[in-house]
This record gives sequence, structure tokens and C-alpha cells, in this order.
Amino acid sequence: MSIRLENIHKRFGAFTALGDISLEARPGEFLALLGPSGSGKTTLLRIMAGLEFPDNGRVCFDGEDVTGLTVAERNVGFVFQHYALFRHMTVAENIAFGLNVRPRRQRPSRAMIAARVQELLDLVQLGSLGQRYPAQLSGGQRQRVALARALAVDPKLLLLDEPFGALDARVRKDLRRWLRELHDRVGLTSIFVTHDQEEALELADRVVVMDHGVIEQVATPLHVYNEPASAFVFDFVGESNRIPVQVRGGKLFYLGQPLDVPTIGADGPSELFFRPHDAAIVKDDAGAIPALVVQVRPKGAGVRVEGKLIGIDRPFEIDVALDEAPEPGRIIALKPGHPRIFPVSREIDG
Ligand SMILES: Nc1ncnc2c1ncn2[C@@H]1O[C@H](COP(=O)(O)OP(=O)(O)OP(=O)(O)O)[C@@H](O)[C@H]1O
Repeated sequence: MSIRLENIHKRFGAFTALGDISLEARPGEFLALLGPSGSGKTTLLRIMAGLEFPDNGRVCFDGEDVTGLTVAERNVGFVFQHYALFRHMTVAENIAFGLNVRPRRQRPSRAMIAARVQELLDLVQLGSLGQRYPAQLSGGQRQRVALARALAVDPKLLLLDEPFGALDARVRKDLRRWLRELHDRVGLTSIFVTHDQEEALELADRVVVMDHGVIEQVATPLHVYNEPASAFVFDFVGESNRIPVQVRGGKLFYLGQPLDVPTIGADGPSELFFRPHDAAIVKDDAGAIPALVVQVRPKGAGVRVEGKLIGIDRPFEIDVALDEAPEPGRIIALKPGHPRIFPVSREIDG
């Protein structure tokens, strides 16, 4: 199923939670809504589910306008972090819930429901735990039951709001992979809310980066990481160093000195961004950025060098090979690789 949002606006009193959101998820796609707390991710997901209604705009499923339909009429599956399992019901009863509450004429027979529950238990790899109660399961197992419950009604669209938020890092990572496989196997269209960039980049076909109720960028994980559309996206989707610079006549200046960095962009105050693993320590300090090394720590096969930029007292982090590790206390010359330059804007000031 495809889902299309057209010019969605949502206000809570005088506060605009969603500006003007237009977005499309293709059939079978796995989309991640990524953004900081309060950026409007959950509100957007609730609007798709039919738990919240927009002030303006349309929600279409497979081209059909469903904006006015309730959650019960939309047949979507959803898993919310705080949408807990029913404690007084067994795992099997929890999974069967959505089928059992159907009006009599639409309800499958008891035997069919039991068979469907077993099929879902097998799918989420909890085959023999149907008679347990939620309190007798681990957090990760509970979230898998919540997923099975969401899938019981055969939704074409699965909406997930930080479903693994409360779990520890290891379990989270395993469940993430498992969820992606499940999505592919069942042939769903899934939309996943997270504020964790690693989760979004690892799971999604495309990432929707949101801030202050608007979409900053929609692109594949590789594209948002390597070609971020704004300073906000650069900062939010990975580790970054940001340095205040001036663009003048196609050249870049840092504290009045020219930097040996290719520049495209309009004249004016700007910020230079680069990732820690894209920087090098160079011998020649002409055109480079002087920095004081404070700490050197192991990182992967190399080291993470941390310290302060000389002249502006701003921290930096770069990753270099072990045999290039500088001594703490030394002054080095930094050369950014794959730099991006953005004019100074609201996000950077903020
Ligand atoms: N029912 C409501 N009444 C008033 N304001 C609301 C309501 N629901 C959400 N908001 C506000 O709308 C904004 C967006 O909230 P939303 O929950 O969509 O953000 P989010 O990106 O999902 O954040 P988080 O990651 O913290 O869950 C927030 O500033 C929030 O306080």
C-alpha cells in the first residue's frame, strides 16, 4: 500500500506542531521519521493512524482519501512504546485481541483465530510462549508480542513509534534487524518514528528528517549522511565538527586567514561542517585549522582525537590512524575532508 500526505497542518492552540507536510511512502517501503524531541514525528504518525486529525491537508492510502476515517476504519497496525500489552491476558489472547473484537459477522471462527495466533507466534519467534502472561516475558519479547498483535488484523500499513525505545542497546539492535526482515517477508509498508539517527540509517529505505514541524530532507540513508540538505541535517544525522567561517569571492576564511578548502556558496558568514573521520592532520599549517589536542582515545582500528580549536575555543573531534596519533598538549594543523558549507541560519544560531 502507498501512503500520501498532502499539505498537512496541525496546530495545538496557538502552537503549530506540523507546518506544511507533504510526503509519500511507496508500497513496500520502510520509512523512518527522524528528528529531535518535539519535532512533530509522533503527531504525524498519529495523523496517519487516524488517532489525530489534521487542521488542513489530506491523507491518502493507495490514492484514496482517508482523512476523515477513524482508526478502526483504516486497518493499520501500530506499535507504540507506551501502548502496553493487556496484563490480564495471555500472550495468545493479546495477539487475538484485534480479531476477537470484530463485529460478529466479520470475526473469523475460533479455530481460525487460534491458527492465526500460532502463525503469528511463529513469525515473531515466540512459538511456545502463547500461554504466558506479559509479566513473564522480557522487554524484547513483549515488543515482539506487540508487533504480532499489530499484525493480526492483516494491516497493509504498519506504524511504529519508538517501539524499542525502552530496551537496552544490544536487544534493540537485534530487534531492529529482525523487524527489517519481518517487514520484507510480510510485504508491508512501514513507517517508523525514532530520534536515534543510527536506528534510522540502519533500518530505513528512506529517512525523513524533521525539525520544528517541517521536513528538512527526505532521502536514502546514504544520501542524508553524505549529502545533507541543511546544517541541521548534517548535525543531526551523524557526528560533526562545525566551524564559523566567512565566504568571500569564492574563498573561505577562518579568523581572517584563507582556508585550503574548496568553496561553493554565497558570500557571507557561514559554517563549515565535516565529519570526524573525514579530517586529516597535515604537516603544512598554511590553509589549515590550528587545534590543541587534549585527549586521544582508542576508536575502532584507530584513535579519536579531541581538543579545542585555537582562537575560538570550540571543541573538535577527529579520527585518525593509530600511527598518526598526536600527543595530548600538541598543536596540530587540521585539514577537513568532504567539507560542507552552509550559510549561518536559524538552526545554527539556535
Ligand atoms: N495534544 C497536544 N496538545 C498540545 N500540544 C501537543 C499535543 N501533542 C503534541 N503537542 C506538541 O506538539 C509538538 C510535537 O509533538 P510530537 O509528540 O509530535 O513530537 P515528537 O517529535 O514525536 O517528539 P518526541 O520524540 O519527544 O516524542 C511538541 O511541542 C508537543 O509538545
